[in-house]
Amino acid sequence: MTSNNTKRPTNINGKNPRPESSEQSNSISKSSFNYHYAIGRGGFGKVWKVEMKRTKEFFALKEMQKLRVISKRSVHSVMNERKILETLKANFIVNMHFAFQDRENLYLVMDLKNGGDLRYHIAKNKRFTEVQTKFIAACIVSGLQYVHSNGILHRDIKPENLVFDERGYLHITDFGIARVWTPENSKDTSGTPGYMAPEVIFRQNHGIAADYFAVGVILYELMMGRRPYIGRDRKEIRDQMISRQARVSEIPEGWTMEAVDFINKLIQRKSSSRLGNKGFGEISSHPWLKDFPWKDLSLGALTSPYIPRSQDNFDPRNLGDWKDEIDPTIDLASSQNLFIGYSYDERVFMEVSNAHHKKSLSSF
Ligand SMILES: Nc1ncnc2c1ncn2[C@@H]1O[C@H](COP(=O)(O)OP(=O)(O)OP(=O)(O)O)[C@@H](O)[C@H]1O
Repeated sequence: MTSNNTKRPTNINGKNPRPESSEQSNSISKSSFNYHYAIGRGGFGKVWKVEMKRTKEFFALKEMQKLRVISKRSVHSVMNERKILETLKANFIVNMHFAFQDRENLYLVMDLKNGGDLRYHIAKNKRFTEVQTKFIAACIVSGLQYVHSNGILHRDIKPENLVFDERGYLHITDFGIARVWTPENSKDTSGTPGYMAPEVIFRQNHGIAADYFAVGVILYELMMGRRPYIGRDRKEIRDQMISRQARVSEIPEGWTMEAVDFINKLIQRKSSSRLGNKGFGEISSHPWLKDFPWKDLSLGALTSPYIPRSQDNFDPRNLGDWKDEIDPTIDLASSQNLFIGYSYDERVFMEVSNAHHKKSLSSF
């Protein structure tokens, strides 16, 4: 590990979240890494487990094909993710270490979370116990508290974007449609049907309560084995939302009324009466979570009641390739200037990471 005495931030596993200073240069490229195997599949490319040759540290490398990014009109979204990740640094989110590009691809080098995403674990287990669900909820809301306290809305909280580390702590990833929150700019309808809050679906102004709605849907799913509003597409889900307020009506064995109340309050259709609308304080003082050991959680001192098995980071979904066609009219050579600014900048990263990490720890 590092040989100088400068104090660097550590993550909940006590590891340095950045690679060695000897690697600090603009020369980071694909050849700086040994590729192991694909651990995830995104809309523009795969996410790989890689090892930095020089330091032997493991990372997750998110590879995004430029042609695919342009084809899906997502240049803004990938630049946005890179920019936002550069400003965030905390325990319960997946931190970015480097960003670089070559002619064909954009790359994000991120913390490696080895335990698989929550979607994979829901498919495997169908339902979770209340104790497991409470720990999962605490990790997600801790991550969200940090993200929101930096003025950012995630806007795509869903099981695919929550990844376990090997100790069973959950981390938020995929900031592709995250936004700096302002009352005016929050009218677009980005998100994933099923997890999108009604105010997002109906193109109304939205704030942090939209992220907490998604948390409610996830907790409902962990408890009941299905989502509160189910439909084949956005329209069907929207129609259901118009016709009824979903609630947990039957309580599975071993669950408490406090848990049911917590979930019911998160999935409130009306954002002004939704739990979390006034911030994290409302969440942490609800009877279900009021005695939760937040400090120990932030220090990584708790044993998670759900620990992924070592093979859980191998998901056969990652083997397949994309079925959609890339627009053949796109000329990559003349599009290259779309990606100006997508490069690794050590100075910016250092300043941001230190300031933000200190802030995140002191807020727990
Ligand atoms: N840091 C990480 N460690 C481990 N696995 C990860 C990490 N980041 C992403 N993954 C895995 O890769 C998958 C795809 O990553 P991500 O959601 O960031 O891609 P995306 O292109 O933004 O996806 P989408 O098409 O859903 O927008 C995730 O669902 C998760 O399984």
